[in-house]
Amino acid sequence: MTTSIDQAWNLAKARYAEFDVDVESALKLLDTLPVSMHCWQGDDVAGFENTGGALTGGIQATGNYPGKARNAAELRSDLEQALALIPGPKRLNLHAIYLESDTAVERNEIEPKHFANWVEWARQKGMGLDFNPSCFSHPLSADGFTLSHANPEIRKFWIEHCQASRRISAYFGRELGTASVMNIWVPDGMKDLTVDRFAFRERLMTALDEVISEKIDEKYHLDAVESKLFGIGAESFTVGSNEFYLGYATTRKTALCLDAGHFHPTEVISDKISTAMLYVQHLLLHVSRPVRWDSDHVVLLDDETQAIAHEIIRNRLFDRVHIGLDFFDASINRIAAWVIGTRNMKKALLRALLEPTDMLRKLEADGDYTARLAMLEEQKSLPWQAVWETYCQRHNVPAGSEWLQTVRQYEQSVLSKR
Ligand SMILES: C[C@H](O)[C@H](O)[C@@H](O)C(=O)CO
Ligand SMILES: [Mn+2]
Repeated sequence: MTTSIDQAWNLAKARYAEFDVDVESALKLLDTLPVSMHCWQGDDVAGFENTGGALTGGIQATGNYPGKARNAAELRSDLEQALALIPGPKRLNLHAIYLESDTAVERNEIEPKHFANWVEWARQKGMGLDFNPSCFSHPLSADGFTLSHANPEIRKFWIEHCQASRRISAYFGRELGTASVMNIWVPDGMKDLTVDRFAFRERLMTALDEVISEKIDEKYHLDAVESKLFGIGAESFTVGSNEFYLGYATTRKTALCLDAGHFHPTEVISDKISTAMLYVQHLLLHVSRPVRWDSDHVVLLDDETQAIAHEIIRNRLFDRVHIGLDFFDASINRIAAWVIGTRNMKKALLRALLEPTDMLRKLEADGDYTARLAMLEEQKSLPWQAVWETYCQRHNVPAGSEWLQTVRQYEQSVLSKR
């Protein structure tokens, strides 16, 4: 029986063919582009160290929607709900504070065994894992500094934490057969005017050099470094600024992480991709939505998300750009937040794959900017949604908003009882 989704798909296929766009090839490519979902949306970046400490480091998850995951088993169960509602390939991005252990483990003593359950779970799901040292929410980061700390003992602690994290990341890569991207973000910064900025940055540079000194095969592990403009309590000075890390990633040949919320309000990361890709081999994206500040709202299918996807697809950066998400909204159902944000990222990738880029490039090269603008606008209303619905159907996930029913049922039967 031909369904309305099939009918719409056939019409869409014919419509896109008029622009020389092959929708089957677009879907095939979409199936090679994993989006790395961040575990920390599921529990408001609390983690499972069970120290009862607050979230620090200048980031905040606001809201108190009921039902957040309280342990790794609950988080995995919640993730399974979300994964079942998102089509195509996914990865999971873990922070070090999501370890599992019966006894307290200091951050500089974390080991692969503390993440063995995650690896087994990911293996069963056929997913790759990514990783992050957690340089926040800890007594030794309480004064706002970690890798750039003036106290060599405290600096050493965080260097050891990052080194231990690299070994865990490489273990993920070896076990799962796909390189884990390990992102280093440190909150280091000052609330007020800072006199000796050079000293902090020099210490951060030297500490990072120590962190990455052990050679690890890129088959298993990639280092990435994430810049930031400011954080709460670090409004005047951030040690790891954009310029710091662009220089670091370029000279040390690490990946550079661009977080959509880590720049001035009118600055966009989509415009930074083509620059960074000239100088670094790999880019990690933290796709997020800053509302007036680095608020980490759920990703929308908005102009910037679309522009990010266009930059990846137009420039064929498939193997060099690693797409991660970074938002944490505690004011709505957390599983719905994952589903909305991840589906939107994938919709943006699909729309970019359906763009008649060759034609647009030619118009631009010919200097016909009128036609370029006209076509850029007209193609927005081509029937991409019919292609999306077929993609969802092929992956056995709900095509439209029906997914919300599943989330609601789980909320009633599981989340509301926590
Ligand atoms: C928890 C994340 O690692 C963190 O959000 C970091 O990536 C960041 O963006 C801090 O603002
Ligand atoms: Mn980030």
